[in-house]
Amino acid sequence: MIVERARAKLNLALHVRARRPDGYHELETLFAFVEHGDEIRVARADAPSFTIDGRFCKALRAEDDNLITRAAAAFAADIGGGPWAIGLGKWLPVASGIGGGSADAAATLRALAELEGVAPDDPRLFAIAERLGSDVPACLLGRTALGRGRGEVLELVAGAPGMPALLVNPGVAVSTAEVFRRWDGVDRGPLGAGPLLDVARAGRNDLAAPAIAIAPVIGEVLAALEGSGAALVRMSGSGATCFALYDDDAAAEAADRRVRKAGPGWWRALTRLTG
Ligand SMILES: C[C@@](CO)(OP(=O)(O)O)[C@H](O)COP(=O)(O)OP(=O)(O)OC[C@H]1O[C@@H](n2ccc(N)nc2=O)[C@H](O)[C@@H]1O
Ligand SMILES: Nc1ncnc2c1ncn2[C@@H]1O[C@H](COP(=O)(O)OP(=O)(O)O)[C@@H](O)[C@H]1O
Repeated sequence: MIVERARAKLNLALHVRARRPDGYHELETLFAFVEHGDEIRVARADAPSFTIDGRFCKALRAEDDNLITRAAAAFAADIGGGPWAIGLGKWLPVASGIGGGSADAAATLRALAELEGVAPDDPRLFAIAERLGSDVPACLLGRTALGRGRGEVLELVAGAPGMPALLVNPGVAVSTAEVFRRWDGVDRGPLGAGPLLDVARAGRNDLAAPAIAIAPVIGEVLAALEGSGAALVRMSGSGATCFALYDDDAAAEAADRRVRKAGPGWWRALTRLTG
């Protein structure tokens, strides 16, 4: 049995530059990852199976088209192997801007590569990831990186490993496609250059305004985090999850207590950035 962590993805900044003829948008984004995530378990089996458990499993049981089973089918077709028994521990909220499905698909590809003796940097894995979704290549790489294109053109940058991070989701699922559809079409310029946190602080998330128009509670989450002494507060991706980064554990723990009071029903995860 191979067990692989599907780490949550954050967009420390997300600049939308233009609409593309293919229906996607040209992005400049800073991808970072945290220790907390879903769990993927794979093992050889006589027949294929897929099981889901964990706090957010119910949101997916109804979904027959899971990014995990699509990743496994693509691996079998392009590389070979199987059948496999695959299990998902679903601990990240679904459709929430932190790459839950994308991270699961990427972790499935990594786990199957290890099980089947395929090198983790085999280019066929990235080719499959690109077909599965815009964020899957970044999640497969799993390192702090600048993303361009749809999000699949990646350039490694120095991260801030160990930095405390508080993730908060108010319990509303937001459609990525709908948020992009509502983007106002205004190119507010590129990301700056320099150290990660400086670039992130000087940056923005251009999807925040359209996401807040769809789910105003996102604004309440941001307000609760903004008063918490954070080094950076922002919505991640197309939302609804927001995050705050802290210079020390005491500030992060105090913020967690403050947010618990502001939104007793909100999902929270106190974790750390990885490299
Ligand atoms: C917004 C971001 C930021 O990292 O993340 P999430 O909010 O999903 O976490 C990503 O760009 C989401 O990537 P991903 O979730 O893989 O999107 P996909 O499945 O490829 O596309 C879902 C839909 O989002 C829109 N989309 C996605 C990416 C992009 N660069 N432009 C777009 O317009 C398209 O309408 C597309 O049909
Ligand atoms: N294993 C999975 N975990 C989460 N979402 C999944 C999964 N498989 C398919 N999906 C679908 O993919 C979308 C979320 O994928 P993702 O790109 O990770 O978005 P987000 O970053 O908003 O979670 C949702 O529409 C969800 O229904």
